[in-house]
Amino acid sequence: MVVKNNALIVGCGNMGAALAAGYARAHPDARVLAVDADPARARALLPAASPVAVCASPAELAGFRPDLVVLALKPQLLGEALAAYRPLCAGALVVSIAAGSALSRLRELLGGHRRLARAMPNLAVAAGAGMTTLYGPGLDAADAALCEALFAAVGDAAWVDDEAQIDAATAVAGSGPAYFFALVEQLAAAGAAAGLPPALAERLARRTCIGAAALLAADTRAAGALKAAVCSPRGTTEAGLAALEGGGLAPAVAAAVAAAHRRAHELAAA
Ligand SMILES: NC(=O)C1=CN([C@@H]2O[C@H](COP(=O)(O)OP(=O)(O)OC[C@H]3O[C@@H](n4cnc5c(N)ncnc54)[C@H](OP(=O)(O)O)[C@@H]3O)[C@@H](O)[C@H]2O)C=CC1
Ligand SMILES: O=C(O)[C@@H]1CCC=N1
Repeated sequence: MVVKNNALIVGCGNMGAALAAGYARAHPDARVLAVDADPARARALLPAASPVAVCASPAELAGFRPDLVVLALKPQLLGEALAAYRPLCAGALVVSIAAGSALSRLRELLGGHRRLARAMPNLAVAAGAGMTTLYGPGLDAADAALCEALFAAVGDAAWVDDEAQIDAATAVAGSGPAYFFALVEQLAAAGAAAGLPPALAERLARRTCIGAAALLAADTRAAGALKAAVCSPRGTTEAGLAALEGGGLAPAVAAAVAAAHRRAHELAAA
């Protein structure tokens, strides 16, 4: 028997489009459909040659029986939107990537559906370099494998067995790319302030961070050891790091993660 694992992506925005495209690439035999409030914008987010088809509402999906449903709507919309998807979810593994929304609430909104998992990926799935944390208590081996395959197609994935850790992972890895982009912005601005032409400062900041990320991917040493490898004794990097770390880097990062974590809890009630 050929297992096709047809998939439905609900909400084909930044995340839904990246997941739909990645899943379709990895499962060329599967039918992958997406529903989005704005199908034209959703199609524009998909790669030009992607086989993913986009509809405007679940009413257009009569007869489609997905094996996998990915909920990629804003958390605030789940309450009003999910009832319309109950029949489509009936025979499927349902995976929600919505920040904050607890499994118990999703189960209630889906009329007691049992085959449910939460996942917290990040925007790097769009470049095939995502990091996803998964939580799916009680999934059988086939459902766990399907869930993992969805995210392994667009990066790395790790399971947790405590749902609270999904909210912590949201604050670190889900939001994390934005913290990194903020650092690139600041490095570019500081470079311009130090006398570089702004376009060159931007290019230096961007390429330096891309290069540092490539080193993290290629070199198994801890980040601290890589940091030490850049520092010449009593050189420029030591001076720069002393100012960065003495100037509040650790408390700023801790505050960012704590604020995002708190917000995930607030979204649970949305
Ligand atoms: N962005 C990120 O980096 C990450 C996001 N997430 C989670 O992923 C989810 C989606 O986020 P993101 O992709 O950024 O959001 P987007 O707003 O880009 O995508 C959501 C899409 O769903 C559409 N939509 C709204 N209502 C419906 C409906 N009833 N049926 C079908 N589609 C609908 C929206 O249309 P419209 O805009 O017109 O309302 C929009 O195109 C969120 O729950 C978020 O918490 C998780 C990890 C990382
Ligand atoms: O900002 C958000 O709420 C979502 C979840 C993680 C990244 N983006």
